Amino acid sequence: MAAGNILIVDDDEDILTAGKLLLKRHFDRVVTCNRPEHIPDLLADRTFDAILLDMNFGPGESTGRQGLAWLDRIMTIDPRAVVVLITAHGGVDMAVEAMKRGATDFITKPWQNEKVVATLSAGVKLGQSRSEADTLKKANKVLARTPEQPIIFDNPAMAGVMDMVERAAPTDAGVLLLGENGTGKELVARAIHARSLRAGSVFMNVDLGALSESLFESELFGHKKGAFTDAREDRTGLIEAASGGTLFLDEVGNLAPHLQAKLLTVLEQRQITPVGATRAVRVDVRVIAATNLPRERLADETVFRQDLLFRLNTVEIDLPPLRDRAGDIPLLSRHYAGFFARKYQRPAVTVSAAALDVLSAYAWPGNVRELRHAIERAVILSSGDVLRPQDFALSSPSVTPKLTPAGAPAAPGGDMDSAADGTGQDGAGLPADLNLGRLEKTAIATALRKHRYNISHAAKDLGVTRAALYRRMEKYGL
Ligand SMILES: Nc1ncnc2c1ncn2[C@@H]1O[C@H](COP(=O)(O)OP(=O)(O)OP(=O)(O)O)[C@@H](O)[C@H]1O
Repeated sequence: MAAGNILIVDDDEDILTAGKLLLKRHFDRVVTCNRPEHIPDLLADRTFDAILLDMNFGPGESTGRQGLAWLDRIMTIDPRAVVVLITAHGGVDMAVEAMKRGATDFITKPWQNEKVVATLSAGVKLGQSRSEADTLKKANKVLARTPEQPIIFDNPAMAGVMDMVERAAPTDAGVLLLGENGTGKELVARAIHARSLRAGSVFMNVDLGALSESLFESELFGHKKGAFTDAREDRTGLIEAASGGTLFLDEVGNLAPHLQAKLLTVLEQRQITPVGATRAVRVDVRVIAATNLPRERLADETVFRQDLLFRLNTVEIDLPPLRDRAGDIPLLSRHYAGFFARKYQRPAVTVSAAALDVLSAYAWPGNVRELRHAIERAVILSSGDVLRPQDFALSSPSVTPKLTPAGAPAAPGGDMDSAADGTGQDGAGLPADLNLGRLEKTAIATALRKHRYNISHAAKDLGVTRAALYRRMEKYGL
């Protein structure tokens, strides 16, 4: 029996009964409908692999016009639909017209059983390949085509990390990446994908920390048109779009407990049901998850479901914070000085030994991301071809920035113009500089330092999503 979901639409009950008896022996599921007005509802409920549609409805009708009109309606609802028309009055002209309007094939009554089965089998295959192509197209749209970035390291713990990456990559095992913000978890996840058997397929990055609870299901599982007020068309979910490739679940530790349960069900059953759909869709994804939660917090059942943890962490890789691998700082600094010099079309830029000492002594609460930003800023602002200590405005990361009485943060690290009295405030305790752009930059820089570059916490404090914070950090070069 072939996998396939067939709909037969005809007002002749005898045809429906005969068709159902015949096709049931060949396909998974056969649904019959004697009133074409029900077609839109049936299509809203489920997807059919092929539709067998009569051309004439009602006594005495033989023009075929009704069939063509219903064909148009079906193609508007689902342009991928496979429609095979049936008519007792089939002429070549009608067949040509129907094919022009999107019909896949044409059979005449009285039909020959073998011909109906063969035509529908070919139709089902066509429908399935159209649907795969569509999933792929959607997946490719969300796929950010970024070339692989080098992972710079010298530290033995990082060498251990890379060894695990090489070993785990070619297997389909779930990988859990642990580490503070900015330690390189996403970079490592991409490296695993690039070395895996799925390298030619999509790497889908899903930031669970940026997904609101209300969007969780529709974003991850997709939805059918009409499932809720804003669902104006069918939408493929991120998990389905990742099928065949790697699904990177970032900030998995931030998921609320009931959403953890939903994620677990998907990972166990390897299928998702889009919101408003009646049929589950099988998905084939390799899951790599990441979190900045420390191991002890993850082991706490009240914070994270242990059954979900065991699904995710077949291989667990711990990325050390940059302060524990200070030996990597000179390498990373030189790498990024060269990278940004090229990006900003500057002659070769080197980092002086004194600057490397200062950079190596700093604690880098935002880890490699913060170091990368510091180098970028220094390359942009310095005029010479050697970066010196004064090109880096590093404050002690243990100092929590003071807030002004008005709630506006004081300028951090000397990278902002401050008012003449050095406090950044006027006599009335109000910030002297009211430029909105600069205030926003200052607030973001302050929040990042206050939360030691924990993006989720800083975003929460600032009242914006993680994605919005990343955009602004990019904008202000923070
Ligand atoms: N070893 C490394 N070599 C080169 N660049 C690195 C390295 N580690 C991290 N980076 C760079 O640092 C930045 C932050 O890395 P990444 O986004 O992978 O961190 P993360 O741990 O996923 O952060 P978050 O938890 O905030 O999502 C990126 O620009 C990345 O390219």
